[in-house]
Amino acid sequence: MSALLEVTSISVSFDGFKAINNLSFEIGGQELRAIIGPNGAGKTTFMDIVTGKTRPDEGRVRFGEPQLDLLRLSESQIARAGVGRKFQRPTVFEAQSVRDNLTMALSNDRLPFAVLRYKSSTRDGERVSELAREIGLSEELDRTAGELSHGQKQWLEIGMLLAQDPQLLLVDEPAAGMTLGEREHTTDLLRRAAETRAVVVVEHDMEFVRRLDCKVTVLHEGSVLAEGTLDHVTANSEVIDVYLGR
Ligand SMILES: Nc1ncnc2c1ncn2[C@@H]1O[C@H](COP(=O)(O)OP(=O)(O)OP(=O)(O)O)[C@@H](O)[C@H]1O
Repeated sequence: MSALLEVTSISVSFDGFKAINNLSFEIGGQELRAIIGPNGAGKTTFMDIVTGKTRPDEGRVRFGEPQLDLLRLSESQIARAGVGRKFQRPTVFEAQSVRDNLTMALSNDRLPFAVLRYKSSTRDGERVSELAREIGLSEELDRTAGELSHGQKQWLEIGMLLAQDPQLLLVDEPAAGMTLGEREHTTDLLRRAAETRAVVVVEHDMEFVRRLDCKVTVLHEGSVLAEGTLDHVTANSEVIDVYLGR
């Protein structure tokens, strides 16, 4: 089976410094993958390239079936093609209810004005209830998003991304600032989301990565240093040297 995302030999330099160095990476259609690596390893830059925020100097980024050349698409075209990205800090509409946030996210166009003009239907109502169940916020639908805990806001934002039904979801440090219980819930949520799509999680918290129980890619100096189960990569002496042993 061909990969959903195929990144081949990409490099990018900032002022002569190679943040991504001949990086190749593949992810399958229904796969959960964790990306770990020390500060400055290139994790954010990798996500910036996949989402079209940063253009590589060299290499190819192919996505979907039939394959799209993501390097020819703008950020919004890439989002519409099925790549969702969750940034570290939640960006929900704080003054709106959880229900309204999810309903607005069902609009295909997330540009602010399109979102405000969006009119919901009964089918949307069912989908919103389903999404709320998926993210564990069924009881909170009528609360304003601003009242939610940090963890609940993160789940709401994941729900808003799932509303768009992306084929690939990129998630940046979801566990940061969460309680243990919230982390466990987040692990379940991401694992479930990856049953029907690809989910790539960038995370520093090793306990969280362990709970994800998925293939791990270790980045270092803009390239893949090791790949495999968490036990496999954490037993690798190079990984210990550059990352875990510090
Ligand atoms: N726009 C930019 N201009 C200049 N340098 C940049 C830019 N973006 C990233 N870099 C540099 O590229 C390197 C890789 O950065 P990146 O943010 O991708 O690493 P990271 O693995 O996400 O790190 P962290 O775990 O700290 O978030 C770093 O040395 C960073 O300073």
